[in-house]
Amino acid sequence: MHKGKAIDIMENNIILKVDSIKKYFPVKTGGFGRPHKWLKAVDGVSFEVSKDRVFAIVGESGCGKSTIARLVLRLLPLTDGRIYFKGEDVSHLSGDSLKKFRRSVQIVFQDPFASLNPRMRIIDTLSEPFKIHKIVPKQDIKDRVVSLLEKVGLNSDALNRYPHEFSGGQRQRICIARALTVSPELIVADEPLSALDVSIQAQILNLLQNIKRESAISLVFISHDLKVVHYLSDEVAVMYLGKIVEKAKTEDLFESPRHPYTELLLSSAPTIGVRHKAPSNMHRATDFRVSPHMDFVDIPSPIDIPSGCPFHPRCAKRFDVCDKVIPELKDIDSRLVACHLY
Ligand SMILES: Nc1ncnc2c1ncn2[C@@H]1O[C@H](COP(=O)(O)OP(=O)(O)OP(=O)(O)O)[C@@H](O)[C@H]1O
Repeated sequence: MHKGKAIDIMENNIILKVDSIKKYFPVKTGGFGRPHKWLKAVDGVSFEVSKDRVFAIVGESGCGKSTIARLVLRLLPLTDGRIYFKGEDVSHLSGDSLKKFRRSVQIVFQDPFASLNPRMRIIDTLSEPFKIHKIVPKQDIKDRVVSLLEKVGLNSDALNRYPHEFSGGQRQRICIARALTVSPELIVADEPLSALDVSIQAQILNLLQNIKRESAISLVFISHDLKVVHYLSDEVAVMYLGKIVEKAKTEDLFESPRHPYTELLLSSAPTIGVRHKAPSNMHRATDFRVSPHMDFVDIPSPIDIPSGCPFHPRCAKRFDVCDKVIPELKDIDSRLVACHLY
């Protein structure tokens, strides 16, 4: 670990710093002796998450959002780059240090059913982290589990039941309770609403908001639902084909998007709701999702990324340089934008 760097990070109240991370997956291209191609799922992404803040990552399907979540959690090895948590380089932790890191950073996945063991009662699922990390005396575990259930809007009736006995929203509450068992400082929520009925999404969103407020937890919130991002986050990174193309404070991004891709995303979500108030029309949330297939041009493959600016084949504002030179992420009006227009 670079000591000087660690001190900088702590002084700025930054809990997570992701520095130029890359994840390339090998793709078999044919018979013996043929070279591999690489699928560049994440290609040089950097961002910082401040303490007690919500950092959102938004973009169309396949742009690399979930891969970033898995890299941050150290569930996947990095191809390149560094990840710092509270100033410590956690990119290559193993053994006890990795175990300690995994107590501080938790993940909530998209599909609450797939992430709960169907054969374990809720009390066993929620007791397990206490036992693994030995954070609570054995005799106190049940009380702690009940208080966690209450925190997420359930109660002791849930203790002896199995995941299939709950609705999707209740299961996601249980997953959130499980993430909270170890009192994490950071939660990575990877599309936590998208498997839920739209009528339930606002409830889970409010729950996340309350937990964040009460427990001073930082959140990396991954979503393709712009309305939710607008409501919940403090800062947003817009991703396209493995790269951040714009990063800004949420209000700035929604008020005056700079990158043509951000404009396109926002124009496909024309009536963004008012902030600081739970969206009352969450049942219409699907109206605001980024369509995985915007209808004019297909998203290029991350195996064959277009030359120059990866967005140029879809960009209404492209000009001669755009298919030749990769734009760098530059500081424009207190936000970062990767576009030759600036
Ligand atoms: N283990 C893997 N092996 C090979 N390719 C992968 C692997 N995991 C992800 N990918 C590819 O990496 C790219 C980014 O995937 P990722 O799941 O991170 O995108 P995403 O933005 O989260 O999309 P979605 O919202 O659909 O989950 C995709 O092209 C995906 O097919």
